Amino acid sequence: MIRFENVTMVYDQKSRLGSENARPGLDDVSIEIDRGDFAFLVGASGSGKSTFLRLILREIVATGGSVHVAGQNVARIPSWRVPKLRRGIGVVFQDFRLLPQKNVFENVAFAMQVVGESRSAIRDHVPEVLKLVGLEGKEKRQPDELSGGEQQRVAIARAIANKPQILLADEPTGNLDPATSVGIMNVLDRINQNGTTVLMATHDDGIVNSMRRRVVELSLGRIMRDESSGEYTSMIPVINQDGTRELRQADHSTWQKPSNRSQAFAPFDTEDDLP
Ligand SMILES: Nc1ncnc2c1ncn2[C@@H]1O[C@H](COP(=O)(O)OP(=O)(O)OP(=O)(O)O)[C@@H](O)[C@H]1O
Repeated sequence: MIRFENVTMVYDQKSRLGSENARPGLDDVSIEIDRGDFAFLVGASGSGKSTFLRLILREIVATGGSVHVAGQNVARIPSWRVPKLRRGIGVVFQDFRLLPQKNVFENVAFAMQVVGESRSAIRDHVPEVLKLVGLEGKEKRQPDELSGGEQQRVAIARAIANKPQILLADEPTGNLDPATSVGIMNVLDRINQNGTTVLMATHDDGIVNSMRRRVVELSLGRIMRDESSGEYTSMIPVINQDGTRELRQADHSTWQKPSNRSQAFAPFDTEDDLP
């Protein structure tokens, strides 16, 4: 469904080699996310998560390699057909981005209106989508009459109103408390079970660890880890003395202090911090 082949994204190609801006946002990334997958994209701030999502939406075009979405090389899609690509991809953000003057029903209906759906299709489908996200009975509320979790449910309903094959979620629980976040994850899980491929960028370790889904970890624009049923941090990145990097299982019962040939750089700073 989503395939990256040796994808590199250098934002400022003119900046001189070695300068901060010359570091690619993504660096030679190859990965495939299958139809129906649910995958978390994790990594420190600046590791490339948003760059990854923006490439899928063709908000930016890779400076190297190729990005394929539903079998299409997105760089080859003519600009007049990019809206069609995006119609097949729902997007949810941390800050909800609802239309404040429109009520819950209208916010979701609007997504269908802009792609030319008929009034009757909207009248039939919007209540179904609101039911799926758990917002029955709240159709007439304005966004400022909803809790944060409810606003995010509206945003999810809007994102899936046109039945996209892919749902991208960029820190969807970032503004929500843990209990509310669990409700949002249940909604995303339900959507995934209905066949939608879900890719979610997050810093929320509690959520990642409780879901036990695929975890793709980025560091400095590279894939450091790809586990089919992972945790937020089950591996410790280690730099060997010769400069090579490797990941070691963070099994605290068997974890050994790094040998004198290598040195752990995260998450433990000193020997005193070792488990
Ligand atoms: N528009 C841009 N122009 C120049 N550099 C950019 C731009 N967007 C991102 N970058 C750089 O690309 C790298 C990856 O950034 P990106 O926003 O993808 O990281 P992220 O993992 O999403 O971070 P966060 O968790 O803070 O959202 C960073 O070094 C960032 O400074």
